[in-house]
Amino acid sequence: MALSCNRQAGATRQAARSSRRAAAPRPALRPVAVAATAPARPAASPVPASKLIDGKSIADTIRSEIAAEVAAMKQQHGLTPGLAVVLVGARKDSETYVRSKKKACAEVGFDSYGADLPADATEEELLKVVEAYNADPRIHGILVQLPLPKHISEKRILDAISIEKDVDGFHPLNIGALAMRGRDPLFVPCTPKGCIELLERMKVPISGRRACVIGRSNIVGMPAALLLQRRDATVTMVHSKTPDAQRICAEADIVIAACGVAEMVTGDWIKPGAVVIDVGINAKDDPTAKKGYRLVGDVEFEGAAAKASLITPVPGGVGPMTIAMLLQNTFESAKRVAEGAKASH
Ligand SMILES: Nc1nc2c(c(=O)[nH]1)N[C@@H](CN(C=O)c1ccc(C(=O)N[C@@H](CCC(=O)O)C(=O)O)cc1)CN2
Repeated sequence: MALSCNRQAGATRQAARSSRRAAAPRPALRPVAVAATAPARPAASPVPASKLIDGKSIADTIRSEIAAEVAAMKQQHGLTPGLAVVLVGARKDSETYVRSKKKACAEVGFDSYGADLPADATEEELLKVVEAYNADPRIHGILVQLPLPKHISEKRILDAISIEKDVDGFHPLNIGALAMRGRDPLFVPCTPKGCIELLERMKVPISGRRACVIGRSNIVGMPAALLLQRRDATVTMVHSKTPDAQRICAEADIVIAACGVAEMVTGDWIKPGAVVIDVGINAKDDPTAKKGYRLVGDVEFEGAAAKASLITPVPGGVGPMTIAMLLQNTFESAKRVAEGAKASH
């Protein structure tokens, strides 16, 4: 096992990062083999820029805001936020995400800590790492990259993360609080939180609107529905067993697509003027692309964009927000510690 700490004293490299992106190997996440006869997306998309929700640029703005707050926190409290990122195995997509998270930490001035365990690491070994990070006061957030190898119980590992450091927001106590009126979780899962942040920064009204969430996963669909409900939307969740999901979706003002099926949501699912947030990331064979594939979402982009008033692209929509929200959660955690320490003096 390799344990490490990357200290990035002071310097913020936020500005330099905007145009650079980690060279992403072919993602192993939900790959789909789509017939090579499918038309390639034209070089210049016909979708007007005014319809696009530019998640990359919104995420960059949030990262700059966090970098400024970190600098102030260091000055006022002498405290540097610390995030521990745990990777088990060598999935190419997970390695890329973990690298991006550590790089993002450095750019906003966090310290990042890492544990890289081999794919055959035992559940007990992973639990020991989590417990060590739970007890380490330099660490304000712990993230275990998912998915885990099949022989490890995800439930057992996520339950072991201290709720005060659960910056992924996956602990049942955090999810439970999210589901209850009159309670607030310490952390909200990053991808659905990013979806809501996109809607709010684009000034999309949520209260009183009809929303449809496609997919019911613990990490996206279910918390996204809860977050919309907390903002007084009328929310319907549809999933693989929902008869007539398309008709239900076509009544929605806001659609969050997180079903994990490439380009399943076509223009027919979208009400004219609806706002469409696409959480999917799928590799689609494309012989005209340099890498032989391109990324597509769970939404068929051109068809849905023709109906939508606003839509997120893939890539460059929800994806970058996931990491921005992780930084935000980690900063909030460190701030709680700083303010708690002040209050106890
Ligand atoms: N512990 C966690 N594991 C996983 C999470 C999570 O939130 N916590 N989410 C996903 C993966 N993920 C972060 O871990 C993630 C996915 C996608 C992106 C992103 O920026 N995507 C880019 C495209 C990237 C590319 O070119 O390949 C985009 O959409 O523009 C960031 C983070 C599963 N595991």
